[in-house]
Amino acid sequence: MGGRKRKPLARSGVFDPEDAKRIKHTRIGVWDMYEERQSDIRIPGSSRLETYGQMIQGLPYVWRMLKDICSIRRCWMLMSLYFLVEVAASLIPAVSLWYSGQLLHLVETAVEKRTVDKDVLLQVAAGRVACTVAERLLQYSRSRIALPLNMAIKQFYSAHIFNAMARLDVPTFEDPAIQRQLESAWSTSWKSSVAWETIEVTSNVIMTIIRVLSQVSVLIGVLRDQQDGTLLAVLSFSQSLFQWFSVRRSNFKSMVWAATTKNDDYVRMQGLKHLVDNPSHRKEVVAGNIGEHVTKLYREAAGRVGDEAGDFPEMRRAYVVKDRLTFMSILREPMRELPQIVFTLRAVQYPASIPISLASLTLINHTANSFSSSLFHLFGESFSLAEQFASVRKLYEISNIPNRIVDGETPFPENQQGLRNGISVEFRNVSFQYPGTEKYALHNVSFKIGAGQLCVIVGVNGSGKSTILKLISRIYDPTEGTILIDDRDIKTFKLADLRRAMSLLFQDYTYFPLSIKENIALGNPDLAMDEDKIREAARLGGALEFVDKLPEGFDTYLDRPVRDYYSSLPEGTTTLFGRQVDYSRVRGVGGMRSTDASTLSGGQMQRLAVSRTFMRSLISETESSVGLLLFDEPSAALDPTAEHDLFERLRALRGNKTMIFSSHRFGNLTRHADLILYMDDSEVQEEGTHDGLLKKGGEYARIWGLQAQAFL
Ligand SMILES: Nc1ncnc2c1ncn2[C@@H]1O[C@H](COP(=O)(O)OP(=O)(O)OP(=O)(O)O)[C@@H](O)[C@H]1O
Repeated sequence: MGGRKRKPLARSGVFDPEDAKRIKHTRIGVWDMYEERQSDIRIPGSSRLETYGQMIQGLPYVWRMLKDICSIRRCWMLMSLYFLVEVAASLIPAVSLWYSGQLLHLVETAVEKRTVDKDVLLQVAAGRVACTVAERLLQYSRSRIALPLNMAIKQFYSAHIFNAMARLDVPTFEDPAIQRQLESAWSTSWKSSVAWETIEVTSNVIMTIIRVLSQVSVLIGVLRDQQDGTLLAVLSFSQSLFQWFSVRRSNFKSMVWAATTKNDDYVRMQGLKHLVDNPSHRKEVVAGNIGEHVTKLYREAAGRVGDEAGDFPEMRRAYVVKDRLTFMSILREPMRELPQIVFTLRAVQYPASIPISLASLTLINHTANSFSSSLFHLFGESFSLAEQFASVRKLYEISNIPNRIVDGETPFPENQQGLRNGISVEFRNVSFQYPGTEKYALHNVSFKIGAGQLCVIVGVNGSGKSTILKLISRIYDPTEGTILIDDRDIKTFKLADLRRAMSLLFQDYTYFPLSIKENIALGNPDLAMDEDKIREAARLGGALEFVDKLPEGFDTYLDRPVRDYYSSLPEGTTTLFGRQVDYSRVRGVGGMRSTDASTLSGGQMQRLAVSRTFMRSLISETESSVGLLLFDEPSAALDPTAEHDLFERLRALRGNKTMIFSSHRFGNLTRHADLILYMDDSEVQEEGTHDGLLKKGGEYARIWGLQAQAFL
């Protein structure tokens, strides 16, 4: 069948494998497959209705897409050319059919008059040849136009999707439904372009209709006066309809399915395979001397599973092939022969008409074949068309996804100078649950940090320290209660202003897949081009020394996002294009990495993250537009000297700005703190200064005692 592979149409509702009425269960090897039964629960024609519904819903978006594409000058010209070529190409079969009709006419005259008009014969022959040449030329032009058009459209939409994704906040981005929506718009468009595919499919449908209509009208014209013409036409077309019907039935089975395996041995076998083929486990495998033991485990598991241990796609393919023999498919081939059989019987009846009927039969068969393939095409494409239209809708809808964190209207701060004296932060009865969880990460928390104060939040793992910092920066909003910034509800301020005025170093900081220079520079996009500032930030963060020692220095990519490709390199090749060849990806075409993130130590990575923070806020007190500095365990991976130096530099550069640390360690920092919040079980259990809390003799004092003792 022509056309593209069908993608499932997204439907509402839920898929419940336990629902035996709607779901069919099949065992395939070690797998349990659950398929949605289609025929018995569907109103006849409903899927078609759904398809048309989807198409109509998508139409305004497709129109917008066409307008967007045509607004790119180059695309407009290429598109017009593309459609011209397509229309010309779809008319060729009809023209060639017309020539065949002329040929038939010649034969007819020849039979009657026993002479052939040579000029007409030559003309017809030349016409037929011209048709095939034109077909080839048009095919070539189509591919030449399609490539640049596709690339231009893809480029345009990749920027559109990029922007749609870049603007989303954390709770929105983490929502599984949004993830799914993004993925369906993003993944397909990354590989090929939704917009381009839509143009292709739409034009395919239009062209198929033009092709069928033009061919049928030529055929009617040619066969109008032929004896048996109608009978042969009906037979040929009905067999192609039959074919279409039988294949359609077997091909379009349920697209809604899920599969799982409950075979523990099979699962263990896969785990063991990863254990031995993944380089990251090798150290442990060797040091633990477990090679022989895991081989034994693997053999035992494999023995129990037997030959059924195929992965799902492989087993399913085998299953689908087994299932293909249907009654319709057996009848399909004999049906093909039907016109010939009828024709032979007619020839026996009327021997005088043989040459004419023979020619008409060929003509009709030819058209019927092309008609039947067009029909297949049209059917497949009309489904694709609905899917494509739905994809275009999704493509545009992602730029309208509302963010969960609602923007405020008041500019912040009222005066830029005020920022230098810090920002005050107050929590009033704040409770918070992470989306989709029942447990409170913070429960009824209240405290006030004055402008310019240094606050340290301490407490055990999971007590809610990081969550406080995330709420202050409005990564999330509280479930209950209010947060005040400079005595006003945080929600009233413009988000962009608020985030510009704060700097947050996360505990689980990540590396952008960009160069070290950009990793630091993105701390402050306004200074991104200032190399001196970047070096200074790296120095303050304690990263300058080791970055300078890297072969590519600040231009080093920690994890190069684009791989180089190679194939069958001679064994002695260890470096290529100045980079190490990564033989861990030996299958097929391989990739190469440059300095990998894993070649830096945890402490070095943390120094880079701290450098980004310095870039953002602490390069110089006067230039900074930040009034609140939030640090979540900034020194967890640093050695004691580095930690000491870091805190010294932070304290020296912060001036009067408010600074909030979350930390496990009681020491350097807590002693200087204006306010210590001791957290336990999602609540602030104790608050005060170091001396005050020691005097109180509560949990803080007890843990301080424990840590101090360790050094005695
Ligand atoms: N993204 C999340 N989704 C769901 N629950 C979360 C998420 N992040 C944290 N939690 C939960 O919220 C609670 C508080 O976590 P939080 O990270 O604030 O603790 P913490 O005091 O900073 O811990 P640590 O000292 O280990 O960094 C924990 O129970 C944690 O499991």
